[in-house]
Amino acid sequence: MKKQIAVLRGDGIGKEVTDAAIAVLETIGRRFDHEFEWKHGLIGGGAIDETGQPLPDETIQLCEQSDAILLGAVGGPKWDQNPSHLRPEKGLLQIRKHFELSVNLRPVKAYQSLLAVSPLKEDVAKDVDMVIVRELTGGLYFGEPSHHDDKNAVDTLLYSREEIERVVVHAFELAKQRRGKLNSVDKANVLESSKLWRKVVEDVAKRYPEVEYEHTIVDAAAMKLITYPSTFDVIVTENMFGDILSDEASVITGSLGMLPSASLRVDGFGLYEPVHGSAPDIAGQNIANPVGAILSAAMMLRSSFGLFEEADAIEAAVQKILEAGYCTSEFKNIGREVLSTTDMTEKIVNELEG
Ligand SMILES: NC(=O)c1ccc[n+]([C@@H]2O[C@H](COP(=O)([O-])OP(=O)(O)OC[C@H]3O[C@@H](n4cnc5c(N)ncnc54)[C@H](O)[C@@H]3O)[C@@H](O)[C@H]2O)c1
Ligand SMILES: CC(C)[C@H](C(=O)O)[C@@H](O)C(=O)O
Ligand SMILES: [Mg+2]
Repeated sequence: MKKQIAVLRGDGIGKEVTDAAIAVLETIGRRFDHEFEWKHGLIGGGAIDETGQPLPDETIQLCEQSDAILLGAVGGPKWDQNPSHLRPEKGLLQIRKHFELSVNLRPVKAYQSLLAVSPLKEDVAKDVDMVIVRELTGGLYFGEPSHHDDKNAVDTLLYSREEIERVVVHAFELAKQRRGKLNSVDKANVLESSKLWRKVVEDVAKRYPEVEYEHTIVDAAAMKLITYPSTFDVIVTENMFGDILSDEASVITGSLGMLPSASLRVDGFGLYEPVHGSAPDIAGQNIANPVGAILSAAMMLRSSFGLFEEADAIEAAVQKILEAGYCTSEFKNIGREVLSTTDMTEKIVNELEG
């Protein structure tokens, strides 16, 4: 199989972890006889510096000509004071909207060998295996009006039935293939948009009698997520709640650096990126955890290209290396062997090569 992949490394550790994901995909290409052609483009702070735009037109064109998009992360203190249309994060929102990447899958899985660093008790964290399905192109992030002056500020939380239904159907389908449990998270006790959200979930649920579903209010969901996380299978929620809950859930695994994500259009075209940001505090030191980015590459193989065996091979290699006691620096207090980003990547690559 031959595929063209748009590579948007972005800023900070985005560059380092994307290189790790490419190294792993190159290995998969050799082992399974696939050819990946990499087309690099600019996004985020680096793009602002070079072109004056967080998402240049050339990057959009490059992505349109590609079979999938691999992204690192954007942002950093250098651009923090920029006006909102010149923030690196704007580029990320624009690419999500442009390609209609409305369904964001964020799997959260606890690895036995890293549980000692989870702030949760080992028996609470140990069986965690859930997917947070986050709506990605609506809600507060995109609603108009949206502006502020020195006295007033406004953001708009807007959802249409179609936008909600698209992501909710995806979540029910996923729950059906998994353990048949779905939690829809909203704030229907206060927000009008959540009232519509709940109605749509009720309507869609009628088509999935095999899925056991429940509504959870977001504040209680935040508590339950770390009190008994292993009871969750699939969580579906709107854009902002999903952003917050996924960073919270990462804590169960021991590090934000562990979580991958897939942002999908309904036809399967996708952008793949780790959940974390550009981590300016550790950027340029070759110490970032590449696992979230590497597992995002596995999600790309599975979701966009139907390469199941190849995706399984990456996930198995990551598991094996973690179980063998290797980790990156954020796990340094658990007596495991701490590796740099590139050495951790090399271990995973060697494991894949067999
Ligand atoms: N998808 C994205 O591009 C994305 C996501 C989140 C934040 N951001 C942006 O990134 C910048 C920094 O944001 P932040 O510091 O709030 O969030 P962050 O996710 O970059 O970092 C939060 C904390 O987690 C640690 N961390 C993150 N990824 C790690 C990894 N792979 N290995 C080890 N440790 C890791 C960081 O060192 C930091 O202490 C901001 O500009 C923000 O807007 C971008
Ligand atoms: C950088 C920011 C715009 C982004 C978001 O809020 O969606 C990030 O936090 C994420 O989770 O991908
Ligand atoms: Mg986030």
